[in-house]
Amino acid sequence: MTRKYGIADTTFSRVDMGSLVYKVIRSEDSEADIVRYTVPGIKDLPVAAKRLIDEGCDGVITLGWVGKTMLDKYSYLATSIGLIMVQILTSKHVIDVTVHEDEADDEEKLKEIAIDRATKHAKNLVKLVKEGKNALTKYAGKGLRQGYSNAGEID
Ligand SMILES: Cc1nc2c(=O)[nH]c(=O)nc-2n(C[C@H](O)[C@H](O)[C@H](O)CO)c1C
Repeated sequence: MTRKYGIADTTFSRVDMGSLVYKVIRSEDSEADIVRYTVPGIKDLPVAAKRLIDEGCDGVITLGWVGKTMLDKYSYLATSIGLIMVQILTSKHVIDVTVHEDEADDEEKLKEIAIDRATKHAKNLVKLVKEGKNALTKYAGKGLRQGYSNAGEID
């Protein structure tokens, strides 16, 4: 059966992670169906993810961007709870890629974080959807990081 992936992204984001993730998923799973759903902001992502799963996606990746204010951070907290609820209700992975605008001061670094995080998590999603619960087991405890260099394992 053809695997189907959902990509939910926002117009609030300052980097087009959706187009990037589409290409990554396509290169990791060439036969897959990929559906993209773009919403205004992060709080709209939970329903987008749920609707993508309702239309047959085996897993979804959400691509959010959080501003610097406390209101933005509270919005993310609400979003995160919503995304976890979608996972629990559907028993499907919703991989939450979020870039927080205060992770870096300069725009180039923020873009670098976004590209690295989105790419690595898109690959994680494909592995989980293709191979299931032990797909990432060989990397367990390795201190892998998304958005940054890996922290590494403590011997
Ligand atoms: C305060 C706020 N902050 C963010 C944010 O940091 N990132 C983001 O993507 N969207 C934000 N939004 C918009 C909401 O997520 C949502 O799009 C609107 O409330 C419409 O439902 C809001 C309202």
